[in-house]
Amino acid sequence: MRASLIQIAVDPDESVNSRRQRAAALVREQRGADLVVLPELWPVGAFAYQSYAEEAESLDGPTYDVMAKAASDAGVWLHAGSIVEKAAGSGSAEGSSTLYNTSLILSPAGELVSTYRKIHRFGFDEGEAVMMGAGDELVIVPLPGTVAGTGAGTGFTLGLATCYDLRFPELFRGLVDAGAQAFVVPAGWPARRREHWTLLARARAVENQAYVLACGTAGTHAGVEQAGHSIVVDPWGEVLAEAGPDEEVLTVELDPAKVATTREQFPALKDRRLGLADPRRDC
Ligand SMILES: O=C(O)CCC(=O)C(=O)O
Repeated sequence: MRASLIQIAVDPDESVNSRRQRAAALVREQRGADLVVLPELWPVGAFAYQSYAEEAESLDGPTYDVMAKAASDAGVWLHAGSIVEKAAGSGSAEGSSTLYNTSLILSPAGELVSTYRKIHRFGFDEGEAVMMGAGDELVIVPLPGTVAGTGAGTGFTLGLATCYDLRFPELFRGLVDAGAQAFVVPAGWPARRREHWTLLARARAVENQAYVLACGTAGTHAGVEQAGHSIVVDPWGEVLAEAGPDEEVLTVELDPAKVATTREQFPALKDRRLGLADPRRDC
């Protein structure tokens, strides 16, 4: 199974619409891949808080529109990264829970098959943490060819998370319990904490014996230099591919059987002591 991660640059000198067109062209170039991934909030910029309200869109808004065509032209499953979602039927006041950081998953026919609202909002007392609502649903997406629970077959069950979520291992355990074999983590991770990004991506892979496909942005927006360094880690914790700091497309071959093999040969997940500390209780 081939996956391409598009580490697009998000800079203030490019308009949101122009970036959408450029991202679509990059998706179209990935024909032949099974799965293509874009990063977190790439249309507006994860740290461009002042533009969130203006660029907020509905699930069938301009980003979906452009990405649906690109996915169907390329014939790929597309994790289109995340958008600032303006939830239908709600008001637009800043500070209310009407905006969400929402990932869009599209089929090769361009249909929106799944969405994920980021559960852990970043920013402490500002930005996303106060301007957006928090998601409260774990989301998995079985790709075609997945054989549930076995790891056999030619596809994966994806578990979805976004950026800051990477710091919360209980979310990933919950996704594993729901059947995830590969985590897809779009991000807008800052360069100054790049070591955490790499370390946490590998940790989530090792502890859950799952692939991690973590796709960040390049560039600098709202004064925050982005880390880039998108990374793909296998279920044993080996780094299969890692990008540099600039715009880049990372393409890797993944073996769905490796999840099952790793879990069988080193069955640590079976040794959990859930009665003592059940990570599924709270995430
Ligand atoms: O946890 C971090 O260091 C970065 C998180 C972040 O930038 C985000 O979630 O947007």
